[in-house]
Amino acid sequence: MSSALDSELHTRIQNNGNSRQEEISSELNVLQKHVAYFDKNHDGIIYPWETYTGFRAIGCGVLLSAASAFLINLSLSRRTLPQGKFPSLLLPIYVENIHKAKHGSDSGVYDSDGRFVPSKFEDIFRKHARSNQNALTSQELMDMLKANREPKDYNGWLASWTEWKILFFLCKDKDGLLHKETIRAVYDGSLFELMEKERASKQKTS
Ligand code: HEM
Ligand SMILES: [Ca+2]
Repeated sequence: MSSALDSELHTRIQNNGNSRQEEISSELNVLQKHVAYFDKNHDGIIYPWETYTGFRAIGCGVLLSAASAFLINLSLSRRTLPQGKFPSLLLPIYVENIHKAKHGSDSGVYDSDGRFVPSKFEDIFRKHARSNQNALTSQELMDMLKANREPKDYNGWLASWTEWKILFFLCKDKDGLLHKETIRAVYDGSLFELMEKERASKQKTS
C-alpha cells in the first residue's frame, strides 16, 4: 500500500463531517466507536480474525495485520471480559467494556469512561504542533509520545508508541504530516471506514 494517504482521503475526511455521527447509535461512547469498526458481524465481540480482517481492509499487509490482531486481542481480551466470564483462548474483546482496556502514557483524549475530551485533543496541537498549527511531523509526534510517558509504565509506552506509529505510517501525507482532522477521525473510528472506502475505490480503478 502507499505510505502516504492521498489528498482524496483528506477531502473525504473533511467532508465526512457529522454524517457518520448521525448514522452510528449515539449510545456508543467514542472509544467504543473507535473499536466497533473491527466488530465485523456487530455482535459486540471482536475476535482476532475480525481484527485481522479490519486491518487488511484498511490496507495493512498480512504480517502487520496478523501480528497486530494477535497482540491486540491477547493484551486487551481479559480486561474487557464481563463479570463472571472466564478468559478464553479465542481472545474475545467485548466492545461494551473497552474503556477498561485503556492504558497509561496516553494522550488523555479518551477519559476513563471512553468519552472524548475536546480540551485534551486541542492540547495535542497546542503543545506539540510547532511547524504547522494543524498537523504533526514525525519528530513532533515522538516528542508528544515522550511527554505523555508516565515513569516506568513500559506497557503504556509501548502501547502508545504502537498506536501512534501505525497511525502515522498509514496516514501521513506526502510531506510527512499527520493532519489534525485525520487524528480526530481515528478517535471515533470514522477514519477506518474512510480508509476502507478509499482502498476499495482505488482497487476498482487499478
Ligand atoms: C490501524 C488500527 C488502529 C490504529 C491506527 C489505532 C490508533 C489509536 C490511537 C492513535 C489511539 C489514541 C491513543 C492516545 O490518545 O494517546 C488509540 C487508542 C485506543 N485504541 Fe486504537 N487503533 C487501532 C486499532 C485498534 C483496535 C483494533 C483496538 C481494539 C480492538 C484498539 C483499541 C484502542 C484502545 C482501547 C485505545 C485507548 C487507549 C488509551 O487511551 O489508553 N485500537 N488507538
Ligand atoms: Ca464480532
